[in-house]
Amino acid sequence: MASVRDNQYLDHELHVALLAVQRAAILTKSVFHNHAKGTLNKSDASPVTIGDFGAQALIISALQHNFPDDEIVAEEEAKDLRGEKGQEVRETVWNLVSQTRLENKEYEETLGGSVKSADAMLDLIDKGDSQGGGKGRIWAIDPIDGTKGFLRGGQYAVCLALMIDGDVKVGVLGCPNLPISDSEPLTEGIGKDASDEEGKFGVVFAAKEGYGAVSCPLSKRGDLKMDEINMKPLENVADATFCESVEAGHSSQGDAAAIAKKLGITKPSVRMDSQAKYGSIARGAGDLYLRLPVRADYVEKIWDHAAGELIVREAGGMVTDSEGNRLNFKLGRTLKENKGVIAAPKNVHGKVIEVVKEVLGAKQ
Ligand SMILES: Nc1ncnc2c1ncn2[C@@H]1O[C@H](COP(=O)(O)O)[C@@H](O)[C@H]1OP(=O)(O)O
Ligand SMILES: [Mg+2]
Ligand SMILES: [Mg+2]
Ligand SMILES: [Mg+2]
Repeated sequence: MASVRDNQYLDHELHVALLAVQRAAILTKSVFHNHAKGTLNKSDASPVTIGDFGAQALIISALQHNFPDDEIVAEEEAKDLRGEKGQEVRETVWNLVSQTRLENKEYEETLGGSVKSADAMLDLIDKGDSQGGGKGRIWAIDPIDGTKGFLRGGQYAVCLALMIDGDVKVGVLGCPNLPISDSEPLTEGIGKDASDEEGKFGVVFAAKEGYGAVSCPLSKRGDLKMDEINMKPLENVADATFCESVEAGHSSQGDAAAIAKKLGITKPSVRMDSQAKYGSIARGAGDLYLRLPVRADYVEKIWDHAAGELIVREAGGMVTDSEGNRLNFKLGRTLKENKGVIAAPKNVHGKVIEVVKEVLGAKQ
């Protein structure tokens, strides 16, 4: 199979995305270790931190420099950082954004270098307000996915995907708290080799449609030493390890347990925040990702799935909603046609969906 590294189609996009995610992950890691997180509550009561704002500003700055005509759908907005009320948080975020760079100067130049001013930073954050849809080039950004995990010291991911006419073509996930090595077992918390070592920390996963998936250690320089990753072969679904959200409010853990039992799965679930779940199964550290609706009225956001979905598919897996339909990224900022997410190796995906339908159907 052609690999992500030996084809020029969308290579610049993939390269910029990998560097932009690494730079943003340096910022989030520094917030994680050195700062009060500056947590605010959004109108839907979910948290946002200085790390979310800073990472979004840096990623959009890199995209605007390289692809000024592309649209961007990003999770956060700058409203709470503007005016007198926002001054304190704005200054903290600006400090972080103006100081964070890749150690490799050439890579930093590829990203367009520093943001010019605090005001420019706010405008960059607000450039992520595209309504999305099925036409043209649109980037989806979740600057910190799993903010609750980030605050708890668990897993989180810096997520970036490029969609063209509503199809995900490039996906990158930076997971600063996952083990660097693809052969480490599935982990809920910080991996034992995830700490700084020669400027390395955690892992970045990437995929380009049709060319496979790769992983590479995150590094302060932005180096890109990539290895191909693949889902682990799974002959018997009963032998699977499955992962699910830590937050019971995000995915029904009771339904997942009932589904696992019916599939004959005896290993306990691994609970992990964020799209680190997609990356982990894509590199064979686990087998299944079950995300089962808790509330009928919750609609998943495209930035919570675009990168991970492509990475799992390119590593040989299948990703659908709980009814077995592909995720539809063409409908705007949300996945309004899909409920839940089921990711599994291709050969067992049909069996898993059968059981998901039985268990969810029996509740109605
Ligand atoms: N009720 C919900 N059901 C499913 N996902 C949710 C719900 N509320 C928030 N989320 C989103 O789940 C994602 C984290 O998933 P996980 O628990 O698997 O790490 C976050 O992006 C979070 O969005 P938000 O960014 O608004 O907090
Ligand atoms: Mg998210
Ligand atoms: Mg987020
Ligand atoms: Mg959020």
